[in-house]
Amino acid sequence: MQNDAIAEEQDHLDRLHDVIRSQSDLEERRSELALRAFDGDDDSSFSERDALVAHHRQRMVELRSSSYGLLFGLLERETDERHHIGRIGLRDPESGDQLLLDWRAPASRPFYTATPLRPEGLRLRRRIGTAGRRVTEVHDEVLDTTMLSDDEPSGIGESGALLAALGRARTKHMADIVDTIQAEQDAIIRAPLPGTLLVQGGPGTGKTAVALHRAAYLLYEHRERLMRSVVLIVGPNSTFLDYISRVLPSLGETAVVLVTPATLVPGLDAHAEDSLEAAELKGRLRMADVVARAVRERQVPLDEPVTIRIAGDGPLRVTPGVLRRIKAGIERSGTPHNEAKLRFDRAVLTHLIGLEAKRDGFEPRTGEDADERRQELSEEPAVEELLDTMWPILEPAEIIDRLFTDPELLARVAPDHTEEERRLLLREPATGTDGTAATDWAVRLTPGDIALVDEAAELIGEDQRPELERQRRAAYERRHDVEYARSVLEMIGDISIDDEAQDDDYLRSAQDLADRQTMEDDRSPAERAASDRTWVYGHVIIDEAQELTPMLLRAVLRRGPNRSMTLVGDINQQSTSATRSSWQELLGPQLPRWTEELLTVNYRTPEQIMALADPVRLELDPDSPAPVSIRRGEEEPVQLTVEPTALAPTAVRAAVDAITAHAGIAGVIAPRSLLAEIDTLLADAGADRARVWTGTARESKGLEFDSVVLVQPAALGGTGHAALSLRYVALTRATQRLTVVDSSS
Ligand SMILES: Nc1ncnc2c1ncn2[C@@H]1O[C@H](COP(=O)(O)OP(=O)(O)OP(=O)(O)O)[C@@H](O)[C@H]1O
Repeated sequence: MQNDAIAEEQDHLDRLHDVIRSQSDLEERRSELALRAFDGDDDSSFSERDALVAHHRQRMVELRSSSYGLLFGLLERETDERHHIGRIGLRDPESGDQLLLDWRAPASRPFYTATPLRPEGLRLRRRIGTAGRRVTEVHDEVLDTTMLSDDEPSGIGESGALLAALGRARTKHMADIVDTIQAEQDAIIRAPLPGTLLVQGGPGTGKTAVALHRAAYLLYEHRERLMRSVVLIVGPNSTFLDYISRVLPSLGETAVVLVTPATLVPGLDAHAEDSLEAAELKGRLRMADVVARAVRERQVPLDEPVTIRIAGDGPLRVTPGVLRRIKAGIERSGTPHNEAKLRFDRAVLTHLIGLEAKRDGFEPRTGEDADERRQELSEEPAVEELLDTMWPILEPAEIIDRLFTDPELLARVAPDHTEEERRLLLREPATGTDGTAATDWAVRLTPGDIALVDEAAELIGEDQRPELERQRRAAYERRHDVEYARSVLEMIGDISIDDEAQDDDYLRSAQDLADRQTMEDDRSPAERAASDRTWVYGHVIIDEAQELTPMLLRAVLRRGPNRSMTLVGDINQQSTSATRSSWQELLGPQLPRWTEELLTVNYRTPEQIMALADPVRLELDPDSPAPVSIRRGEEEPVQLTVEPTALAPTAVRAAVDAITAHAGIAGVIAPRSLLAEIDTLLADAGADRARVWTGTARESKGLEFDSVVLVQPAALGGTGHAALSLRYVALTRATQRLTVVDSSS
């Protein structure tokens, strides 16, 4: 019977792979054809072409990346219909019959949610296990209510497929869970797009998995909209992004931008580190005022009148009052600093024209005459210097760097901070190798600076002059081209260019051409979004949301003004030094409304290891619900106490033993001060570094390992609540076994 079912599913899987192969070749050809079809004189727009090419390419990627674990389920409905469920949807190219239902389609939902008590129209649910292209097992569940009593277990929570998935050895990349999504997770994944959803869950409850599958689901369900507007995913650090990076393509999605707090602003990647205290101070909302003052400080820094001399003419005296009035006018208009540069310059130049007129006893110039004079004056070195000092073009990251390297500036713009706070915020200006001050502020930026850079960028805006200059040139060249075309056509004499309409047509097509060139941006929406700080995303997902500082939340909210967001996190795993003990305290001041969902089952950590972590949870928050481990491990945690000098050698031995005796990967989580020694000893022992990860508790956030070696749990960093929380994180990273190595003193 089982063998018949396996053979039957094998036939189906073979058929699916044939279809995938031919379909993906077809999509590739279609995308090439679409590219070529619009190459010629076709008047369809480029954006139409881009959309078509992107559509075919996306489908091709989807088809090619779905072949692993393509088929995993079958639903037999009471209506006698049978539907296979898999990673993507597929139809028979000839008959049009549905061969495979996408796991995200509404019709697939009962696969995850039907129970014997609520069978949702199902008669049978079959789980299909595969290895590569081979069907290895099938498991049928009969969902016929008439055959079951009331106390029959409901749900599919503890099915063999789930336990097999959880017991599998881990790799350095997270795997998707499309075949074993649980009902409580499914409800979150398929929640509606609008509004803010907050998912609280203890360690290992699948928050990250759910967040990523939700991204894939939303892109499926709202494809049109989100393929254009893109989904933003914010993760805690680059190791984490690397860990999850393969989940999305394997789900077939590419319209996603992944960032960390360090890379939120396009073009920047902050590598320097802040102390916990400095990070906390930088994260507070009052920094927004400090940044605003730091920007305003650069506008009209003038206390005394300034005298300008232009060769050959008498002096002109510009007073601070006049410049401040111009500044006040700009402030009232709300125009960002760099964008207001042209306006400021023009107002000052007009004032200078007035001063000249007064000095020379003439009427002030007006109209084109004034334009010409403004242009001349702006090229005078003395005037240029005045304009550049009074209203310099600003660079957001440079403003923030100066803020933390210039004590006097910081004292002026952060008067409400205490002296101690300012001391914590300041950093040494880095020096170059030759002892001179390094001018490259980029190397000094910390992740905590980036939200402040974003704040500054918002106030500063773009320097519009290069774009205006480009447009001016383009308009000139176009006029020149039209003139040239006109003279050529007149010379040939076979077209009457006196005909106004034709001239208009020519101009219109020249205009079209220019417009087309600007539209000829063949980057995908995700690539465009990734390079545009002001991009408005269709949906924003934040993982480890408990780590958001208020300033970071403010920067992220700018990217999702429609508040279509999913935040996942665990308030007990918050390791910032400013503990905000509830989501309300953390989000409330900036985000007034959200719907909260709770995840309760720990899919990662075996019961015995959770028992070791539980006292830490109780210390963190006795009222927080304990996540329930779904399984018991085969091994009890091991606790070793050694001399301080033996910490690193003992940890290395435990890690090497773990990867020798067991499949999968080991993680050594240790205080930063021990990591160099541990890495050296691992190298000496010839350990396979692809299978041993080392790092601090903070760096281990969101990651998991088959075996964890935890060194000195009381010294993992931070103080008070943050230290406890880091210990809780570290204790809950293992999927199979845990060794704790502590020192006797
Ligand atoms: N339904 C499921 N089927 C199979 N595996 C699952 C399921 N749900 C979660 N897992 C697995 O459990 C592990 C933990 O999931 P995940 O990392 O998403 O949890 P988390 O809540 O983000 O954890 P933490 O907050 O501790 O970092 C992962 O290996 C994930 O693949």
